[in-house]
Amino acid sequence: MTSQTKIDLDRTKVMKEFDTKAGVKGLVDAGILNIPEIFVRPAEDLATEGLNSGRRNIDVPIIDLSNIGDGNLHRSIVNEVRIASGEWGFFQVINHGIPLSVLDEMIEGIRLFNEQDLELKKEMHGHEGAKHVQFTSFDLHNSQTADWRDTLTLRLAHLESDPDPSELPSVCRRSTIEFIKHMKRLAETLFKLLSEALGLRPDHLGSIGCCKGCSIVSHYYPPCPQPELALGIRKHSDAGILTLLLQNHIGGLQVLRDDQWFDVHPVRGGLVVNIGDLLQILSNDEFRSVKHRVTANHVGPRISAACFFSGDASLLDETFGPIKELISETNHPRYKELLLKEYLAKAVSNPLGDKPPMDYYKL
Ligand SMILES: O=C(O)CCC(=O)C(=O)O
Ligand SMILES: [Fe+2]
Repeated sequence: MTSQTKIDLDRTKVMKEFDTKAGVKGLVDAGILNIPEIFVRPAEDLATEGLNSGRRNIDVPIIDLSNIGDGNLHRSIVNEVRIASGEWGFFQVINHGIPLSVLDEMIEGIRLFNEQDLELKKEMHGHEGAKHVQFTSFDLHNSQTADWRDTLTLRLAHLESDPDPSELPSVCRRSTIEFIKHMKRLAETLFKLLSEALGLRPDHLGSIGCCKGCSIVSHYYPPCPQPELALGIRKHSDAGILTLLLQNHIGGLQVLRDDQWFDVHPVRGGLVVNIGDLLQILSNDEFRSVKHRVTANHVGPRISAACFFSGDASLLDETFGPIKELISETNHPRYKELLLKEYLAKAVSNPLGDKPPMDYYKL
């Protein structure tokens, strides 16, 4: 037996032992004091020395949307969106019009799902397949090191049909349906602002399908007994067009800027917005899709719900590339055209991988 085969076999054994379908939360409930080896990240993944060092006076921008549509104030919001999207790839929005109760109930629904009776939770557990709803300890079987979290995925985009509401876990069904409705509406507003920030007609991004389809990925990051050894979610960029993210009061989300990690401090009632790789491509690098991660934490649970916009089934055979109106003699296209179907297949086959699918299309 080669040593590589042995490592693979050992790993399979470790996975089987761990994978009781009780998730990372199951480990915490069992009272472990040392995290299993599969969660221990290589030292270079964990480096935090750069965290906000020397740059404490700058923060991920917070944009107040209350004055949208109001002349000069509107123009100043568009300008803030342009700067945040170009420099950070991340911003938070406040006064977006979504009732606090909708956000609180979404968080509470995720908590209830994860903290419900294990037997009920197990019914949702699965690693593969085209099911709309999946509950996993993320990427446990494909990647070298596992992340310290449990994830409930609602695949709502790119499928022939929407899931029947009865497929959603009953404890979070109503809150999730309500949340999705509001996220779609907010996305329409944001895509208008982002279009204007690119100097395009407000409906431009909407007209090419950016608001269509979204998948909801809910994360539950249990408290970790050795947070300095693990990550809640490894460093990655989001492959889609735009991500809207709701987070509870436990921090941990960090974004990379100039090789330093910056905390995205939770803001009560705020929502995090981040540019995905596809929007970086569409904007021909005017907007940046930025690497981010979530640290593990002694306290918890951290709960978040990410809403990924990446087009829907009707767009799978469409080509995407840098928007023609942005291309000029002095601004050449930096990406080849891509077929959405092929691009997404690359993203799905290597989620959170080191080589994002956009790299295949760089000119
Ligand atoms: O939980 C978070 O704050 C971030 C989640 C995230 O980055 C993702 O799902 O892509
Ligand atoms: Fe992400």
